[in-house]
Amino acid sequence: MAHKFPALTADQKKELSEIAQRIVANGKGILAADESVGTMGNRLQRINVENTEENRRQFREILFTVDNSVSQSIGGVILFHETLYQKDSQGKLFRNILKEKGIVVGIKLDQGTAPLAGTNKETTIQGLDGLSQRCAQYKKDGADFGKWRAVLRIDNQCPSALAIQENANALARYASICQQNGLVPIVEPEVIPDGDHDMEHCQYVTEKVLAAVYKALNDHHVYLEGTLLKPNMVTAGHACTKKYTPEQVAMATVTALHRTVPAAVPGICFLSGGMSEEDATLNLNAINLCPLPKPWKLSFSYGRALQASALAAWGGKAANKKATQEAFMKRAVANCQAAKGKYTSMGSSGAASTQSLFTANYTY
Ligand SMILES: O=P(O)(O)OC[C@@]1(O)O[C@H](CO)[C@@H](O)[C@@H]1O
Repeated sequence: MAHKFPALTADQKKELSEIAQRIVANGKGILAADESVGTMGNRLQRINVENTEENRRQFREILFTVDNSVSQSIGGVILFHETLYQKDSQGKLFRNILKEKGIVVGIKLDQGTAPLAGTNKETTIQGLDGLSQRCAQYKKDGADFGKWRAVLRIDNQCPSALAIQENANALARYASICQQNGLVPIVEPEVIPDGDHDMEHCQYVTEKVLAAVYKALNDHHVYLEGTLLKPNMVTAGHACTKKYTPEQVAMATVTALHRTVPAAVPGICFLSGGMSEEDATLNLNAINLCPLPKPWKLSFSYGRALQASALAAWGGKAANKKATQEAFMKRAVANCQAAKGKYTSMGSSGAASTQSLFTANYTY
């Protein structure tokens, strides 16, 4: 039965589904360079670089001015507000540099967590007030997709039914507002890896969270073909003593997705969640080789797992530009291969790529 009050016109739907498909075409994924000022401060602290606007700009200039061939691996880049309006040293807006490479520009839209009183330190996400106006402005300023990250944690009584419900509803409301303004919403319900739970428990929780998210998206009349999902992979908690192979992670992850994510969703771009660069690539490769039906593109939207060795190579020094770009390009190409199930590990490729990037209680 046709809906009496359609949320979107046929032209709006066409635009949204074309943007979503472009981002994940041919093994492409997303560079999540949308760290807030505080999160970027943590990254810079690890390499002893001061967290100034100019240092953040310089690192991002190096990433975005990498060789044009990066557009074979990276279909979209998520920016933080500050970065959307920053320029390279020649005075050219970053967003124009990316667009000229054929890369779709995205923007982080959520505004951080707020506590849910009466729960075991659970949170919801802020940023719905005024969101429509912000989306309209960002669309004018060149963004074609948005991102909203909700945080769910596994612990005693967590995630609670309230946290699951509240975050699913906020994600759906955000997604609806994005689509009304021509932005493809990246829907990110992250079950964070803090804790000592096993992989099976993570799978159970991930299924409950995703089922609630897709019910809410349907309730809010969100056009699934014009969305992308950014979930966690199903892994054991960081403090779990039992270890799992990439094939086990892949089977648990694809099983959870297969049970909960409609086939209309064009792409699922995983977050890296503190995995080492190499683990994030190996797991993505195994996911694409998993012998279960996979009706969606299975790709990446990595922050830490695309930038850790680049940051280490940079060290805050302009003279290290070439090495930084090489390190970034290496991970971009590796993850693109993994998104096609064609990655073969080169063995040890520098300490930074195998180092865990996990930070306890990581929120922003
Ligand atoms: O887990 P990762 O791959 O490092 O980052 C995933 C992510 O959603 O979380 C960060 C914090 O919001 C963002 O910068 C990024 O987009």
